[in-house]
Amino acid sequence: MSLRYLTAGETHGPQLTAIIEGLPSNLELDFEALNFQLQRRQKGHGRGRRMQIETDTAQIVGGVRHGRTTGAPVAIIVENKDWKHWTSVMNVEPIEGNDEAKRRVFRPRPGHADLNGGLKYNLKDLRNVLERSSARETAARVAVGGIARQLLAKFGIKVAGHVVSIGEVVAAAPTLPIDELIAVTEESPVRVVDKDAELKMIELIDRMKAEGDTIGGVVECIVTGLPVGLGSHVQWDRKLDGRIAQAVVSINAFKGVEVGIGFEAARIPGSKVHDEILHTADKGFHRASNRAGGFEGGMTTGEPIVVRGVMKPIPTLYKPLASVDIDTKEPFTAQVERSDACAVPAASVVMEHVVTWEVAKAFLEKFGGDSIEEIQANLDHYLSQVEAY
Ligand SMILES: Cc1cc2nc3c(=O)[nH]c(=O)nc-3n(C[C@H](O)[C@H](O)[C@H](O)COP(=O)(O)O)c2cc1C
Ligand SMILES: C=C(O[C@@H]1CC(C(=O)O)=C[C@@H](OP(=O)(O)O)[C@H]1O)C(=O)O
Repeated sequence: MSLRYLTAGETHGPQLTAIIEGLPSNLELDFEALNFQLQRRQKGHGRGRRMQIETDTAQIVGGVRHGRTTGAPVAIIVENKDWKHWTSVMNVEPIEGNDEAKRRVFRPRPGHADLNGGLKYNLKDLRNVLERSSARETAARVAVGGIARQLLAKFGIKVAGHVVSIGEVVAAAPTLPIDELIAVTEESPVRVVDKDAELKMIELIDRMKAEGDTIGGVVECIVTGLPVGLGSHVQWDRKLDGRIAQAVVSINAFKGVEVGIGFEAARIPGSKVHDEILHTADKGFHRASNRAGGFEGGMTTGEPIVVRGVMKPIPTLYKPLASVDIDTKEPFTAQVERSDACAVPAASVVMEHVVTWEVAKAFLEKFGGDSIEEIQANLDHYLSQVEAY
């Protein structure tokens, strides 16, 4: 059985829930490290007041005993501390005329899921769409990806993320080794290494917020320590770069993805795009460059995975755009909900975790075993086969 998960829960409901199936046994979990990842997702300049209410913590309520996985499904919950303020709103009956009491949403926000969700599910209170389409759900995805991260770390695979740009402000590309990149971006409120860009990004986010506007950006995720050959060229849905692209664009507000040099590859000749192949006794087969971002033929090359995701600006605007009242069909400005002005730094943490998940899934497909020990033996065998090739 391949690795899979589902999440459930509303942004202002009692909790988020995730169930992971297919994890091997004997994976020792570091709960502190898992919660650290959840807390990273809450940070970043531009977040709204909700993040001051929440202190995201993963409670593992199944599949783990004495700190180790047993091979059974792992169940995780993340409480919504804000729930206590919303209990009545979430429980009020939809009686006509009590819109105020139940904070009914009926003037859909352009850019959010409100209108499509209302039409599709025939819901006249768009809060029923908002509650689930909210990126609060990404806390559950970070919890799930956080466990995948610990699995990969056992085999020397590391994941980092950083912000490439916010609006027109582009940070200088980091040149640090992965451990330093992880450490340095942690200290930055916008998750960049470049201090000049950091200041400009903060200024831009503050200006957008003051103007009742929002701003998006580009984030990059890097994965190192990979063996060659995760994913496969033989079938469309086994191509790991394709799966990662789907995972990235599934993050709320993500509208594009690039692998390696990405769109730049359309502008320059092949001789400047492809990574020349080298072989030395100590490194075996490797590449002179990594413009492919770690993929050829849907398989890892053994070079780091480098993927970028594009996040559009947050849809909820404090100076709202034009919309239509779904009851009267009269023009009205969109409803305003408490909101972030920019969530690009936080979203970079989400991207790290959805990418981590896809890599872990491909890793287990290749080295699949029911326990960590069995996976290690499979990996060792494969690595010696590659070395002897
Ligand atoms: C970490 C994060 C925080 C977000 N915060 C908000 C927010 O405060 N307000 C908002 O309107 N959208 C926010 N979004 C974006 C919406 O969730 C997203 O635009 C919406 O679900 C519609 O989906 P789509 O943009 O992918 O089409 C956030 C997204 C992420 C990743
Ligand atoms: C709750 C989170 O993000 C939320 C994502 C979100 C949206 O519309 O996507 C809207 C806001 O919700 P609220 O109105 O409750 O403040 C964000 O705070 C989170 O990231 O944990």
